[in-house]
Amino acid sequence: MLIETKGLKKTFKSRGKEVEAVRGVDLAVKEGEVFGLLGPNGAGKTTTMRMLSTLIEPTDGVARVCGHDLAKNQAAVRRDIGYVGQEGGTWGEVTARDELVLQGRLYGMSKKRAAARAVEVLGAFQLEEYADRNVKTYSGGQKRRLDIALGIMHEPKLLFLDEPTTGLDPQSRAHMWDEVRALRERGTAIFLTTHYLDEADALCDRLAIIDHGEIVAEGTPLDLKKEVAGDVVAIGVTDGAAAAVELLGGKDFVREIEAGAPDPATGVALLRMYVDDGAAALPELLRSLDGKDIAPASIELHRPSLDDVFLKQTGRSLREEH
Ligand SMILES: Nc1ncnc2c1ncn2[C@@H]1O[C@H](COP(=O)(O)OP(=O)(O)OP(=O)(O)O)[C@@H](O)[C@H]1O
Repeated sequence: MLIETKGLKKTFKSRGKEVEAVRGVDLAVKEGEVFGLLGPNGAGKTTTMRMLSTLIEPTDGVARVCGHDLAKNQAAVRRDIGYVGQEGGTWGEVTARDELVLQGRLYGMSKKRAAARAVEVLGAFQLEEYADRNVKTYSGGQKRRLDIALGIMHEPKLLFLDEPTTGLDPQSRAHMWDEVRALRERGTAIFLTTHYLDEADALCDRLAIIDHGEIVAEGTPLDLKKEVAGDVVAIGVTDGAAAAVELLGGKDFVREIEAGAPDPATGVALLRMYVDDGAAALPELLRSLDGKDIAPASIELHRPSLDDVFLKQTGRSLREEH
């Protein structure tokens, strides 16, 4: 295992109040995998990552990172990991090549080795063209690529990426996903945080969903979605939500049904249900509603997504929060 944590906790004291940012997290990340921590703003993703990368000390709990005890051997952990924060570095009057060489030198490389390694990573991140240009002239996507290039300059076994694509345009975002996949191909394990459902789904071999400082689900994206099982049907109604829940919940092919609160703007309440076979269930659900004069305002049928997993575990939608 590259990362193993048991009961990892962080409580911040701010203005006399205690904030339990991370409340006892158990995680296991294997060699060579892309592991994601998915959760809404303020869930505790960054705090978890900062503890694992030695930037802040846990309040409680134990962890091993790249085989080293996090509390006892921080220097060894730092040597084996790369860390790319949300904001990236400072961007002054310096070229990408110089930044990279400096980073290499900080990790103890000779001048020659650092220069050679800089050429490698500039190539890997398609930055050769801009290598000798001032980084303050870079686009957002180019800067983000340089951030990551800096993070892997010393060939870490494990790279921490905090929200790697937040603020990027769709094209740069797609490039970043390719970059992450390419790093994994070369054997670097990646621990990333994201609040994007599609990113977690597309990039991660395994992921943990975190909410209010606690892990609420963990597994491969496929396994997590299988837990929700069946298809998801969401029918919006303006009147008769309670009667509809009783009526539809009584069907033997409806596994679970719940009614959301009515939308204040439209008055539409969403009835969400999990059914074995959505295409077969939908006509019968609509016939039953019609029989009671309940007219749907909207109808949606889909395969379970990571958002359904989050919704099932927390009662809230991750999508609604952004
Ligand atoms: N230094 C600090 N002092 C006090 N509270 C903090 C501190 N750092 C984080 N917190 C609080 O801890 C909680 C978790 O924050 P954290 O940054 O880990 O969340 P996150 O999941 O990374 O969210 P985001 O996606 O917004 O970065 C939040 O309530 C935050 O306000």
